[in-house]
Order: sequence, then C-alpha cells, then structure tokens
Amino acid sequence: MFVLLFLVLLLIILLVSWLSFYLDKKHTNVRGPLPYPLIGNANSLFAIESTEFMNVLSRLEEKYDKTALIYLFSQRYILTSDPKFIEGIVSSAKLTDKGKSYYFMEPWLGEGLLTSSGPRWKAHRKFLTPAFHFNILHQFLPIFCKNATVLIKKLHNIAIKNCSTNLFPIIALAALDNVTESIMAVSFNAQGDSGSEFVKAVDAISTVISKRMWNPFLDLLFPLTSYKTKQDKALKILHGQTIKIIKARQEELKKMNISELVLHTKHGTKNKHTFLDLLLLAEVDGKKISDQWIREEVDTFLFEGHDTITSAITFCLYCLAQNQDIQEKVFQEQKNIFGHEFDRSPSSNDLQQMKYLEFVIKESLRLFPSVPIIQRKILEDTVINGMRIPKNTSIVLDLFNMQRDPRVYEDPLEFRPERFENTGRNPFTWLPFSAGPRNCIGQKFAMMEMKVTISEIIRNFIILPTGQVPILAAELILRTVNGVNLKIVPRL
Ligand code: HEM
Repeated sequence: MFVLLFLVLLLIILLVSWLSFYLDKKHTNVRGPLPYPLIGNANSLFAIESTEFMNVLSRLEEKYDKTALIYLFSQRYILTSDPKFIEGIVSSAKLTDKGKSYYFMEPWLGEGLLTSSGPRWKAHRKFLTPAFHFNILHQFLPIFCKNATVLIKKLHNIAIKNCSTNLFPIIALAALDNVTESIMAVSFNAQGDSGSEFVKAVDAISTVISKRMWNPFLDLLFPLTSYKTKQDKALKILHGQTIKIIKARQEELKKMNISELVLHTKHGTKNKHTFLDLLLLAEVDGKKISDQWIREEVDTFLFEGHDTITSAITFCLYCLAQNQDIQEKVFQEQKNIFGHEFDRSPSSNDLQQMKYLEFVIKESLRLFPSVPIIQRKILEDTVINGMRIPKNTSIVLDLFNMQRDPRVYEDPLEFRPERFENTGRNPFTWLPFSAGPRNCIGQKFAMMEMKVTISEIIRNFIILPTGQVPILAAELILRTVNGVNLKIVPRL
C-alpha cells in the first residue's frame, strides 16, 4: 500500500514537472532538446569535465541553429553562438546583469566590477574608467619592459637545457608582476619566487569554481566536500596577498605624506594616480571607500589582469610555434622596427608600428579566447533578434564556438592573421574582450602588455612546436589540462 502511494505521488510530481516545462517553453520561440521531468536537460551538461564543456555547447548550438533553450533543473538557459543574438545582448545598455555563474566567484571577488550588477556596477564602472585612460596606461610601459627583461633571462636559462617546457606557469609569474606593479604600484617579485603560492591558489580556486558551476549536486553539498577545504585554503592565500598589497601602498602613501586625491598639481598639470590610489584616497558621496570594497576591486583586477593575459600570451606563442612562416613574418616586422638596436625596449611608438603582431594576437584570441563564455541574466521579458526571451533567463554567450564557426570565419581552424587586415568586418564576430557597456575595461592595458612581452620573446628566441596538442579546458579562463609545452631556441 505504502509503495503504491509512493509510486502515485512520484507520478504526480513527474507529471507536474513535465507540465511546467511544457508551459514554460510556450513563453519563448527558442528551440531546444526536450527536458526530462525534474532534471530538465541536466543530463547532457551535468557533471561533465571542463575539457568536454565547449564540445557539448557546440553540439547543442549546431543542432538548434546556433541558439538553444535548455533547462538545468528548473533554471532556464539560452545558449548562443549567433553573432546577431550576441550583439543584441552585449550592446544593450539595459541587459547588463550578470548570470548565476558569477555567484560562484563571490567568495573570492565579492561584488567587484566583474561580478556586480545594477546601480553598484554602474557607479564602480564610472568611478574606475578614468584609471584606464591611455595617458595612465602609458606610464606602465617601463614596468612591462622591465618584467619582460626578467622573463627573457629566465627563458634563456630554460633554453640551454634544450628540452620542451610548459610556458603557462612561467608567463603567469611575469603577468602577475605586471599587474601588481602597474595597477597596485607594489612589487612582489613573483618571477623571482617561482613557487608562487598566489599562482597555485588561483589555479586551485578556478578549478573549484568551475566544478561548482556545472555540478548542482556538488553545490548542494559543497560545505561538506573537500572542495570547500580547498577553496578556504586558496582564499586565505589570495585575500592575505591582497590585504598585504593594500597595506603596503597605504604605508607608502603615508611616507609620501599623501592623504587625499589631488587631480591637478599647483602648476596646473594632471596628477597621475594609480588605480589603487584612486580607491585608497577617493571619496564617493563624501565618504572614504570601505576596506572591503577596496579588497574586492583589488582581487577582481588581480584576477582579470593576470590569468587572462597569461592564457592569451601562452596560446599566442603556441600558434606561432605551429606556424613558423607567420613567426618569421613577426620577426621580420620586429627587425624593421628595431633595426640595429635590436636589444632595446620598445617605446609606445614602436608598439603602434607592430601592426602584424597585433593581427597575430587578434587571430590567436579568436581561436583561443581567454574568456570562452560569458553570461547575462535577463530581468524582464525581452525580444532579441526575433527571439522571445522570458524574464529570469540566463543567457550563455558562447564566444569560443562563435569565433570558430565556419559560417562566420572561412576555414575557421586555420591560423590566418591576415583576416584582420580587413577592417570592414562585423565587430561583433570578434569578441574576446566582449563589447558594449560591460566590455573589458583592461583591453588596452592587455594589448600593450601582450605586445611588449611577445615582441621581446620573438626577438630573443625561435619558438618550436613539440608535437603535444593542448587539451583545452573551459574553466574560469581557457586553459589546458596538459600545459602548453613548447621548445625555445635562442636566436644567434
Ligand atoms: C587578454 C586579456 C584579457 C581578456 C581576453 C579579457 C576579457 C574580458 C572579457 C571577455 C570581459 C567581459 C566579462 C563578462 O562580461 O563576463 C572582461 C571584463 C573585465 N576585464 Fe578583462 N580581459 C583581459 C584583460 C584584462 C586586464 C588586463 C584587466 C585589468 C587590468 C581586465 C579587467 C577586467 C574587468 C575589471 C572586467 C569587468 C568589467 C565590467 O564588468 O565592467 N581585463 N574582460
């Protein structure tokens, strides 16, 4: 009798769940696979490895003409790699709210610029934008050059061993020094301390966050799992490091007797304050910014400003190793720019002349975008590109598969920097920095750092492939599970 009652109850629950999916689907004209009662389509995305994730998205988008509706349990998602749809979302001044996945970053980044939404994001963005003005970025060039020189020395020591090396962790340390010294005005000499706890902690927390994002059961039991212990350990290191940076800069400002933001000197020229000074000295609505707000923004910029660039530089070097003719063209461009002074550091003018290198970087970011997917949450019923989207839908913008779509790029898997010579292309088909109001605030900073670092490497070394194919993993950023192993040979 009890079993019968249980079965009837179960049947009713399944029927109600199936009916609610059926009715929900009527609110949109986006098509997708049939959801199963209770779990929706979680069976196809649930608990998959980060190495499979982009393939699963690609298969779903392919089947439903680039845009698919799926349900992860009761949560409605639209996955899209359609440039028109993506343009409608990213260019909208209204659709700026972040999707649920960003919630998993909150233990680390709090409500920093990347994760916040609504009025808080608007106020922070307005406040921080001047810190990324070209005139300020200009001052960072000597820092990038100094850290590139240290990197070259390290690479020379590796090159003499004449074996292949995973370049990812080596580049990561240089990128970390660049971001802390330029944006925070403090140095940790991460390149001198190769066992950097910070870099390992970023790796650990990225893994935990991406596991939580795609495994709702793990999220449910999270506090009881070993992932929580891993997260706590990583956060202790990451937050500890940030607090150290903030304290160090506070001490320096005290020593220099600077207690408030002075935007102009008494001679009328503009004072150039760093990003961290802006946070430490400025007042918003007549009040100093709270320590927690400062920590969250510093963490956000440390994360965004170091892991993304590491991924971009490393994959670019991989592409150059695979395409020796293109590497040679980059080298020739460097020779034309530097002439007899081949060892000097690049000036801003030199960087502007590195047009071919810029195409190379853009093409490698097309194939290997550091941020492969981004998410938005739609808060009110909306129509985009003829598609009806009900409120409370999460939209997954699949930049990775859009930039590899043969309907968007001819022979998409071929590495062809010349594609970017054509300036008449639709700008929404190349979105590694996203676009619109929530685009990457650090895009110019990133391009400058990448050019300096790759220019130095190519002037000093020939990069050779090793036959190893990187196995891509879409975690918080695009990385590989088997490193990016390349061989570097000093140029004579
Ligand atoms: C190759 C390097 C980089 C790539 C590919 C990249 C890519 C992106 C993308 C795609 C977004 C949008 C994310 C979203 O909507 O969820 C973004 C946002 C952001 N990026 Fe970058 N980024 C890079 C470097 C940097 C650097 C160097 C900084 C800072 C120094 C930075 C700071 C930020 C911040 C703060 C946001 C959030 C902006 C907002 O929501 O208003 N990024 N980035």
